[in-house]
Amino acid sequence: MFEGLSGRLGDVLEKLRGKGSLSQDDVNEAMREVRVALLEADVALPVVKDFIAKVKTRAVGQEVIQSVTPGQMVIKIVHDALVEMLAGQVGTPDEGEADRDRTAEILNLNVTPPVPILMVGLQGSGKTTTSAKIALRLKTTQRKKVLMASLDVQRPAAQHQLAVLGEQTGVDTLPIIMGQKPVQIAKRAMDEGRKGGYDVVILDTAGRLAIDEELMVEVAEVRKVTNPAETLLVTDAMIGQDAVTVATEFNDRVGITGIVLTRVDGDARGGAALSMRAITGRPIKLMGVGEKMDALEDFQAERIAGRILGMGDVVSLVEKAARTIEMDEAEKIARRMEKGKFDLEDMLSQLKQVRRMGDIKGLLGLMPGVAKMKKQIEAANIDDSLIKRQEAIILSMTPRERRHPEIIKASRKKRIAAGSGTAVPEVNKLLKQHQQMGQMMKQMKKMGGMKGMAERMGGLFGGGGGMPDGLGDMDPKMLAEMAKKGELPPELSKGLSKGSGDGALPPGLGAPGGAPGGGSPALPPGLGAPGGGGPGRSGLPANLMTQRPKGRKR
Ligand SMILES: Nc1nc2c(ncn2[C@@H]2O[C@H](COP(=O)(O)OP(=O)(O)OP(=O)(O)O)[C@@H](O)[C@H]2O)c(=O)[nH]1
Repeated sequence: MFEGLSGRLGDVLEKLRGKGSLSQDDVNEAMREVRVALLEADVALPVVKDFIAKVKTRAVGQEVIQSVTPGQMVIKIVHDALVEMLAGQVGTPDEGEADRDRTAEILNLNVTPPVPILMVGLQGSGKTTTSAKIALRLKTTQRKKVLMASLDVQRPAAQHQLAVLGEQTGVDTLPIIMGQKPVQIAKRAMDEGRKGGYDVVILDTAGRLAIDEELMVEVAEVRKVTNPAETLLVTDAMIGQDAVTVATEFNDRVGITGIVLTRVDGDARGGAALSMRAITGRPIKLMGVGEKMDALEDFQAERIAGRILGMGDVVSLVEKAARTIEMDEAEKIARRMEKGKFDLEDMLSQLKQVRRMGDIKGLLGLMPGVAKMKKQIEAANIDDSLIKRQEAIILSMTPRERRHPEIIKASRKKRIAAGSGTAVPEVNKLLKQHQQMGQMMKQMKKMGGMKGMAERMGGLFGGGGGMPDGLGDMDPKMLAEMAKKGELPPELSKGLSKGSGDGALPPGLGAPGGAPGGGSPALPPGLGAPGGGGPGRSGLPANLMTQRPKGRKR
């Protein structure tokens, strides 16, 4: 098995603990390990060299965020640079948009129909399957009328294969006329596309086991006569070091507009993606994640970056980094709380944290080995649209209103509702929640304040403010057991085991599950405690939970 980057960097960077910023020497040493990790993941050497040089400049002098170790800091820098490089112009979905259909942004369909899409690549890379997957997606999400044509005259079975996939997906395929050359088929497909009123024509070309002259000439010719809006290079994620030659040849000889990475469901480390992206400068647009027709996803740079660095690293990293931010935020609010303050600005900042959790949810969903935690996070029912509405309500208030909610009377409520596109009852509900939160905060203060708690939580989570490895796998029952045995800090156990629901967690640090019989701790709005089954007073999220856990009464 490959060793993850964090494992590699552990020893190297351990000695840097306590340092304020990363020096040239620290970075050089760390980058030697990064280099090996990238090479092991099959990233091509020239790409590795460029990447390292870029990251080195970025890392030297970087301040090491408090409560993150230098090792984590380096991984974060490397990870961010990898994601940036992999994502390129296609980018990643905006905050809270993980589920939005981005087909129209990913594929250029802005030419006079029928829009030609040319699929190229080596034999067996997944061209035919991907053609059908794309056709199905265009049909279902974009309501496009699609025609597929196989230009593979090398293997008669290939044309038949596409026809079968067409039937399966309900997408038309060009009737097969034996003896025609690829260019003739391509022209016929475009004619048929025009006559038949098709929006898109997908041209699936023949592949060879290795690149050869004949293949390149043939594909280049097809490209010339059809002038495709997209020429997609389909490559297997397992291609390894050949990625560079394949991508270079197809890009130089034919010209590609994007890359589709297939078999991402396999266990390849995915270094090929980085090589191809770097060498061609073309974006990786889509990825195949299985043999089924719907197993096609938008390219997710984070997922591939995670694999390149070694599975699991990024999960803990992102988690730790996010928690660090949340800790800082929580401490800031805690300081205000200590002065008896919790206004709507604070609530807004909590809502933002909850939305960040939503993003983490999406990211975690992609990582193997965190299945349990994924379930817990899913069970938390983070309802993005409701949180967004609540944010909109607060954002429609004047700064004075946010600081002094008590001045918000009827006419102001009407204005706020109109400004946020909501209704007065919703504004009322939010104000009530804010009040309840304030009360809960006061209770927490009695328990030693959030700052103290945040520190204790930091201790619990491995001293650095992050979750210790493995805690993500811990299920709510286990946490409850620990609470019973007194293995949790007193405040936390109290929140987990008592029925009163005293609220034990600082805002933004909602534990994934409350114990059976326990009340809902002070989770931020929108984050219900999925495991909590008891009659304890639910904090606030009642109206935000999209589904109530079984057996829980309103
Ligand atoms: N697991 C997995 N299998 C895939 C994926 N994409 C394609 N396949 C499988 O890979 C095999 C080859 O795919 P094809 O689509 O026939 O490949 P091709 O590039 O068209 O091959 P030629 O027509 O011979 O050039 C098929 O068994 C597909 O089901 C993927 O994303 N994941």
